[in-house]
Amino acid sequence: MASQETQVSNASFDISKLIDTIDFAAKKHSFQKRKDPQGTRNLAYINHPIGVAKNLTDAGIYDLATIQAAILHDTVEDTDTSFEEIEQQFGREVRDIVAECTDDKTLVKSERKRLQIETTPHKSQKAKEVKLADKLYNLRDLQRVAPTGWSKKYIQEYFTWAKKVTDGARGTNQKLEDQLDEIYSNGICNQLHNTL
Ligand SMILES: Nc1nc2c(ncn2[C@@H]2O[C@H](COP(=O)(O)OP(=O)(O)O)[C@@H](OP(=O)(O)OP(=O)(O)O)[C@H]2O)c(=O)[nH]1
Repeated sequence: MASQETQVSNASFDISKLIDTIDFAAKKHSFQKRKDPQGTRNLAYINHPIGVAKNLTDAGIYDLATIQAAILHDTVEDTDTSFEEIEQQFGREVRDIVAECTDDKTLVKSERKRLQIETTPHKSQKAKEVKLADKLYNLRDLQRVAPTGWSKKYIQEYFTWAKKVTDGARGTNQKLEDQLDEIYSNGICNQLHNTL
């Protein structure tokens, strides 16, 4: 059994890594806003990755690399961050999970969407957890308010597509899947107010 001193030093190491990760992502996303009309009630974009990480811990997932990957999951897709930079700062495992959760923005949207459905079943357990937590956050955000310019038809399509993606990660985490199922079973009727 680890001594109390070792446990304290492991905890300090983990907390320090976590804070470094949040600090890194917050700086990278500092010029970005969400797509909703208020730019997420004037919160910074970093509230999205932090919210995804919170969905994981709320579901009982505390693995440090998974939490770090959740916090970093949009940095390469949406900012000037490279995979090399992530590996250098946070190690190979975190880089690999982030890579599994990153769309290739050089592809057209329809192809990116198709690939998410096709590739999700083949992702690692940790990447699937991040994907589920990310979609849960985005669907809950849609329940709150529609992003600027999203029509009812687009919201409906987003729900249908998100379900196909998360269906590919079934058997990953029951708590996350139950929360997603609750959203899917309620349908989109509650999400259609304030839309075009
Ligand atoms: N619901 C919601 N989503 C927002 C908001 N602001 C930004 N987004 C992002 O928009 C994405 C969906 O927008 P789309 O127009 O369908 O796709 P695109 O951004 O990839 O072009 C979501 O990512 P995703 O496609 O689900 O997944 P991923 O790209 O993060 O994997 C989500 O991260 C917001 O205010 N509300």
